[in-house]
This record gives sequence, C-alpha cells and structure tokens, in this order.
Amino acid sequence: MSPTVTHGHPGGREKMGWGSRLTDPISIIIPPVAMHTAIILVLSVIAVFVIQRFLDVRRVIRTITHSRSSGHRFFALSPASFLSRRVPHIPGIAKGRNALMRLKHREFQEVGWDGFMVVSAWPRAEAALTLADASTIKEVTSSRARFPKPVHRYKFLQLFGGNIVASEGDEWKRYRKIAAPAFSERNNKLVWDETVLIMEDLFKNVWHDESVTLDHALDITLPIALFVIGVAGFGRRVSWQDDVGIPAGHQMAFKEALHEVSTHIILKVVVPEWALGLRKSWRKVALAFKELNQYMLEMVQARRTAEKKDERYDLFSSLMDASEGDHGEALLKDSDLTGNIFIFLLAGHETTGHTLCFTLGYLALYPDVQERLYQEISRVSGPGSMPTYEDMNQLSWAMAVFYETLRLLPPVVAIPKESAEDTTLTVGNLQEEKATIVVPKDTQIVLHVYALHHNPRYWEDPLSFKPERFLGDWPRDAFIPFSAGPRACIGRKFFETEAIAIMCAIISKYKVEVKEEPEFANETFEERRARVLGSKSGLTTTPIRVPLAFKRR
Ligand code: HEM
Repeated sequence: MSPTVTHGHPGGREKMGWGSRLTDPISIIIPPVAMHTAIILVLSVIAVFVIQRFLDVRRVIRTITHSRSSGHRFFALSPASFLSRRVPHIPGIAKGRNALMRLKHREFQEVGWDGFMVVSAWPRAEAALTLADASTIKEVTSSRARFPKPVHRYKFLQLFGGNIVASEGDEWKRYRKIAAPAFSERNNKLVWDETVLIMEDLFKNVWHDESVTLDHALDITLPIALFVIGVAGFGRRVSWQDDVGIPAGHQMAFKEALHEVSTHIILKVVVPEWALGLRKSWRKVALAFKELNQYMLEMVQARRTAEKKDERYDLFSSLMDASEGDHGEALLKDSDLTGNIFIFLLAGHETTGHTLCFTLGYLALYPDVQERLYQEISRVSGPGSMPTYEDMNQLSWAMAVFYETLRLLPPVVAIPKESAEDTTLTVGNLQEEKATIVVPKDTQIVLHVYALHHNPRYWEDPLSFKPERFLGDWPRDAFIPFSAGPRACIGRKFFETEAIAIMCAIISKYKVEVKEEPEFANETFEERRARVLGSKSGLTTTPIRVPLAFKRR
C-alpha cells in the first residue's frame, strides 16, 4: 500500500501506485516534504514522550523499592484506567477486563504477599498499592486522616451535586451528621414494615398468589430495592401498579430514569454534553439525567410547600430540616440536596437489588440451605407467617446466607484510598512472614475486596458457598463488603433489615428453583452454578441473568 515515490521530485508523481496528483487529495493539501517533516516531528515527539515516561517509571520504582518490601508488578496501563478495563489481559501491558473478579486472590499468591505495588506508565507514571491483608486494610480504613478517600476518583458521582459519598473532610462530616439520624433504630423498623407491605403488594397484585417464573430475578429485586428506599428513605410510596405511568410534565418514568442514570453514569462523564445528541441511546441517557434531576427538584419543592410538615424521621426529612435555618435561610444548596438524594437512591438501590438477586440464585442452587432458612423462619414465626422486626436477631441463618453471598459476590469490588503522607505499611503472607512497603505521599491504595474475601489465610475453602462459616466466630476484619472504619456504609443496617424482611417474605410462601430450560438440560452442577451466578462489572457487581421459578408452598 505504500506510495513508491514520496521524495518530492517532479517526475516521481507518475510512479505513485494509488492515484494521480489530481485524485490524491492529501498530496494536494500537504506537499510530500512537509508530510515527511510532519511524520518525523510526530515520531520524535512520541520518542521523547516514551523516554520521559520510562525515566518517570524508573523514578517511581526507586521511591517504592525497599530491601524488605514485597516487590512490585508492572502494567503499562494502570488497572484503574478506563483503557485497561476495555482491553483483554496482556501480560505487562494490561490486566484486562473484570481483572479483580477474574483473578480474585491469585495474583497475591503469585507475588507471595497480601500487598504489593502495581507500577504503571499510563495515564501517568505511578505506583498504586493493592491490598488483601486484613490487618493492613484495618489500619488503612481506621485512619481517615492518614488514608483519606481520593475524592477526585468520585467525580462521576457528583453529577447532581456534592454528596456524602464523594466528599472528604469537613464537607463529609457535615453530610454524615445530617444523614445519621435517618439510620436510627426507629427508621429501621419503618424499613421492615414498609418492606413487608411492598412484598405483600407484589404477591397479591402482581403474582396473584400463584407460582411464577422469571427470566431474570433482577426484574423484581431492583424495583423492590427502589420501592423500599423510595418510601423508607424519601416518603415516596410507589405501588407495583402505579409505577408504570409517566406523570404529567415528564417524558420518562421515575424508575426508568434512575435505572438509565445508574447504568450509564460513566457515559455521561466520558461523552461531552454536545455529543450526547449524536446517538439515540445517548440521547436517552441525557434525557434520563434531565428527568431525574427534575424529579428530585420536584420532591424538594413538594416537601417545602407542604401545608403540614409530618413528624418524620426518614432521610429526606433530615436533609430537608438541615437545608433551612430557623428563619428560613438556606443552609444547604439545592444541588447539595439533589446530590445527596441521588447518592442515597443509587447506593440504596443497586447494591441491594444485585445482592438480593444473587442470594435468590444461591438459594435456588442450594436447596438444603433454602430448607434450613424455611425451617428457621417457621421456628421464629410459625409456618407460613412473617416474622416481625423484633424477631430479626433470631434469624441468624438468614443473615449468614446474605453474608456468604456478599463474601463471594461483593457489589463493591475495590475501595480506593490514598496516602496523605510518606509512610510505610506492613503486609503478611500465607507463611506468616512480614514485609514492609514504602508508601510515598499521594500513593493510590486499592482495598481489594474480592481478593480479601477469597484469601485462604482467612477463609477455608474460599470458593465454596458455606453460610455456616458465618455462625459462631468468623474473621470480621477479612469481611469488608460495606467497607470499614469511619467511612463504612451508613446504610448497612438498612440493607440488612430490608434484605431479611424480603427473604422471609419470599421463602415463607415460595420455594425458589432454577428455571428449567431445555437447552441446559444436560449441564453439570458447576456449569449451572456458573451460568446462574454469572456476573459482570458495572457500577457494582451485576448479575447477568438469574432465571428462577417461584413455586407456592
Ligand atoms: C448490599 C448492600 C450495600 C453494600 C454492599 C454497600 C457497600 C458500601 C461500601 C463498600 C461503601 C464505601 C464506599 C467507598 O468507600 O467508596 C458504602 C458507602 C455508603 N453506602 Fe452503602 N452499601 C449497601 C447498601 C446501602 C444502602 C441500603 C444505603 C442507603 C440506604 C447505602 C448508603 C451508603 C452511603 C450513604 C455511603 C457513604 C458513607 C460515607 O462515606 O460516609 N448503602 N456502601
């Protein structure tokens, strides 16, 4: 394909193999000499860039190398970069797609330590510390000043305004103080009672008290989670029937807008505003953002103008109370309100919906675990009846089933932190040896939830589903689906309450089985398990397809 003559002497043009002077637009615009010069210039710039980067990487390696350290691994593309997550695994270049879920604890075993530095050259020369050591992780999570949240990594969560998840320092303290009362014991009881109503509505008005088969259990678990956070968090009661309509003044239903936004949030960050109009699917995402913002502002407006302000203790009321001073002055901006409303809808919806879906999948695959759960519920509240919030402490098997699901399939696969100072951390290994890692200021730190949850130092037979490991004594520091320390999930009890209520409601009335499909009739148990529990990475670990049959008991 290369042109045979590009040296610019007049006679050379006739020999060009791909068109005459008149038909070669590039030659008309750029004379061959200029083209050559341009190419040489570009190559020189690339060469200077590569050499500079190489030197930068060497400098980074020198700052972290230490005689007693656990060493480092090199990947040209940073595993946290957008690019690395789009390409397959290429040794030395990219860890590839779904690396954390795919590799679990394997990489740490290859390195021989439960913590090591990953050095990369793109997008910048840097070293990031990756950890799967329970006591080192505890040290990091318990010291917010030494290891704060790298808020610049959470920019995509600030699209609707500042919020509790994507903030640090005094701003975070203020948001946390406002939100804390909404996660009190009083509100947890509200969560339980509202969840029971939502489940009764589903069984009676959608399933008509009959057996049903679902192609993907997520089709009910996501709406359930959304309805619970909607009513218990925001006083917005939605029933299964009236959620389908689009209210006047809107072009999209609330549920759809939230789903679109949470599924395509990264797109909104990556694609510039003007380009969102270029494709139909992108236009839908842009519309969803606009619609959701409008829904949230309407919620704020409706509460502000309500005649009688009910005595409520939910999250929304706490936010609204904090937004106005005693004399009606604004203490929180509208964007603070929408930012936090959005983050609570998101945090309280996706993580929960996905975990419920995986848990139902496990119960269908392990009928003995499900039977033990049914027996526990029957013992606590009588056959076919629903326990109350006060019974929750007696449902230890139910909690163990959820914890084992969260250990194997944590929604948040990695938690980022950074070092605020030059420091060192100590990590261990299977041989119970210790190594010191030099951690310069501004080093990115990754708490590798998947690897920690599959680390054989803490979990016997880590790949197996065994809820019984959560009865009695278990290694609490090696279990961080909700993170740990002061920045741990504020909604943990909210989740546990609604999850147990939902599971009790389902299992007391229905037997859950994997949907029979002729094309999978001959698969082994392992194949079936891999199919039903297949997951992909999204904003949180996402079930691909969990097809289930719910049979009336
Ligand atoms: C299975 C359910 C859940 C899981 C696995 C989960 C997990 C997590 C994790 C890992 C964090 C720390 C994130 C980070 O450091 O970047 C977090 C924070 C948070 N979660 Fe959850 N979460 C769940 C349910 C909920 C629910 C139901 C709510 C609200 C109703 C909620 C609200 C929050 C909030 C507001 C934060 C930020 C806390 C702070 O920074 O002070 N989460 N969650």
